[in-house]
Amino acid sequence: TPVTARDQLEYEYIVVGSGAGGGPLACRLAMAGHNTLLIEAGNDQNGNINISVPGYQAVVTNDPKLRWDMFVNHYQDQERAMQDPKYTWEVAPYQYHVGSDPPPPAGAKPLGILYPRAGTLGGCVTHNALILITPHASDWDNIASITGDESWAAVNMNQYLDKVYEWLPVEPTDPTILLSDLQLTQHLAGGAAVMGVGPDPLAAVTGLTNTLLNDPNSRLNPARDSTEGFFQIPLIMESGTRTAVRDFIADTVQKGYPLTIRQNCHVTKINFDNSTTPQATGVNFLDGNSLYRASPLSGGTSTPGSATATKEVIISGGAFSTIQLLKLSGIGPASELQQFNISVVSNLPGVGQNMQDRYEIPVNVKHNNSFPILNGCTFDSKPDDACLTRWQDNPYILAQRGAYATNGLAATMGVRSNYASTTDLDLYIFAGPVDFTGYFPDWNDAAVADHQHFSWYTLKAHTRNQAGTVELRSADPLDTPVINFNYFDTGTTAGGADELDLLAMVQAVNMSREALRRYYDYDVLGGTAFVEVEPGEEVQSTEEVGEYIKQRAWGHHASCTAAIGADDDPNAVLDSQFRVRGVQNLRVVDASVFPRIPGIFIQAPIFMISEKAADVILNG
Ligand SMILES: Cc1cc2nc3c(=O)[nH]c(=O)nc-3n(C[C@H](O)[C@H](O)[C@H](O)COP(=O)(O)OP(=O)(O)OC[C@H]3O[C@@H](n4cnc5c(N)ncnc54)[C@H](O)[C@@H]3O)c2cc1C
Repeated sequence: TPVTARDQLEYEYIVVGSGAGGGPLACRLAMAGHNTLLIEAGNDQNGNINISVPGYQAVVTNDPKLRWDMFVNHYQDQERAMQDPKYTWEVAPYQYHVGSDPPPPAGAKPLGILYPRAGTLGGCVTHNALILITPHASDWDNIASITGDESWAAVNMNQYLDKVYEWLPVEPTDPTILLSDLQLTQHLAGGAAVMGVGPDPLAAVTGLTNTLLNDPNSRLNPARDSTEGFFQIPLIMESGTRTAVRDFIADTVQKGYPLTIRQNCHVTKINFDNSTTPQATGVNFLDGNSLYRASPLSGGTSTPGSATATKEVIISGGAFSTIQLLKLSGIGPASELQQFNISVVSNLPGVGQNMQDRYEIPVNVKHNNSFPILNGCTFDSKPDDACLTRWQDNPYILAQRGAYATNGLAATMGVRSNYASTTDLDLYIFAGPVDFTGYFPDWNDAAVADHQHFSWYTLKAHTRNQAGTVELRSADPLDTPVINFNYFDTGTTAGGADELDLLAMVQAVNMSREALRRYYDYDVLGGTAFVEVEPGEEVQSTEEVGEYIKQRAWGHHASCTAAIGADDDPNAVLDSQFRVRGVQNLRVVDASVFPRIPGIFIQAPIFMISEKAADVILNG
């Protein structure tokens, strides 16, 4: 376990936030011999079974010891927002009411849509769905072309993926675990059939075994970014146990590198020497457990303190918290800062603008019978959880660890929609035996309340909406910010952007339904019949499906709120070396830095920019 040092308050580098962006960077700085302080608002959950078991990927997002409940608006018009059955009200502190049927009790406070985040060592990587999909070359080439900095070209960025793989184990779910369940196999065969690789019904299990070894991250295929197919889902785990940024940090400390972890420490302000160009000199913080009000454990006492950095301060609090901290420290749109009596250090109108996310939507069905793969799984680590016992009793043989040695998502269609703006794939359509309709309080329990549901759910990549914002709610650093995504027609609409994204999603829903139809081509496997629950058979026309998507879509890859941009772009927050414009010795390294949301899943690109930032800081 990383040690907690409380006595030494001067370091060369201070990194705020230990997630996908901050964690690897802090390790690299320390491994290069620099005295580095990594400050984390949450704490290390080493030993908490929820962070280790891939099958608990939903359970862990609800664990009060690490969860931050952020609530966001998909639409600012609250009446429209409340049409989403996931809309949530607060009835008492951290007690929620979900949906308007039945209506919320009188006096309940409207909150919006839950956006799970983690305040813990390793950040959201410690509680996420473990999926690692590497970005597209166009993501990097675009940054090179915007900034003129060729070090961002995809050919150069490849080396940072190599660096990530030095510490990050990645493996797919063992196909034998999935294919032991013939009802699940039957669904996977249906999905494979849609992608033109459906197995022979009489040899479906062997046919699918090969298909499920198809790696979407393969670096052997030069046309990988545009190659459609039916793929396995690579997960950040080793022999069926989640292994990620937290472990890299712990290893770095254990090996004796000069990395100090200050956990249970919430940074409240970046300090500057203003004698010439403002220069970041360190941070103020509050020591205390779960101080941020997004944590259901908040409300405890705190002790103020500060630390200085002789070289640099690096902010890696994530797409929401980094913005809050920059603004509280005087970096952001002057007009907004003045409203809260915050002295302006650098007037940067782009801070908290340009927010982007994916759109996601399911087609859910309910079967007559349960999925055998989930027999005995209670998803609560109670003593009667037979699936946990199996996972614990077989630490070394992946195939024998059973349902919990997977995140529950079995395979994906990789598709380039008819509405894609480039040749890259822009749809992943996943499958799993869960009832997943997006995030709301206790969504983890609802997802597995019975074992009869199955979802094909879509993730739309390369979305065009850039209209999201993160704004201060107050000048209190422990308050959460106001987060508006401005979905679809309330966001970026130029050139029909919203319609194109929506039509791609409608195509995905149609493909999901096609996969469900093709399930019955494989009746020989004996899976039971099902009925569609969401969107429901009555929702058929493009308009009806589009309405369903606009009402219920969600995302979980918030990004791009402190974007890298060209020197002459007034909305650029960072230069191409992650430096905050208008000040010195301050960088941002996390999901905020991208000008456009990268790839299909976001953690791989964040790991890569973390490695790049380390290289830039250490080697210029
Ligand atoms: C439920 C869920 C599932 C996901 N699944 C996947 C997936 O399968 N694949 C994928 O690619 N992506 C996934 N993601 C997204 C991915 O995990 C995040 O986008 C990524 O971790 C963001 O990295 P980050 O460094 O920007 O921020 P984070 O990982 O959120 O790290 C920020 C850290 O900073 C700390 N912090 C913030 N403010 C302060 C402060 N003021 N003082 C001190 N510390 C502070 C926080 O406690 C946190 O630990 C998922 C996200 C969620 C919520």
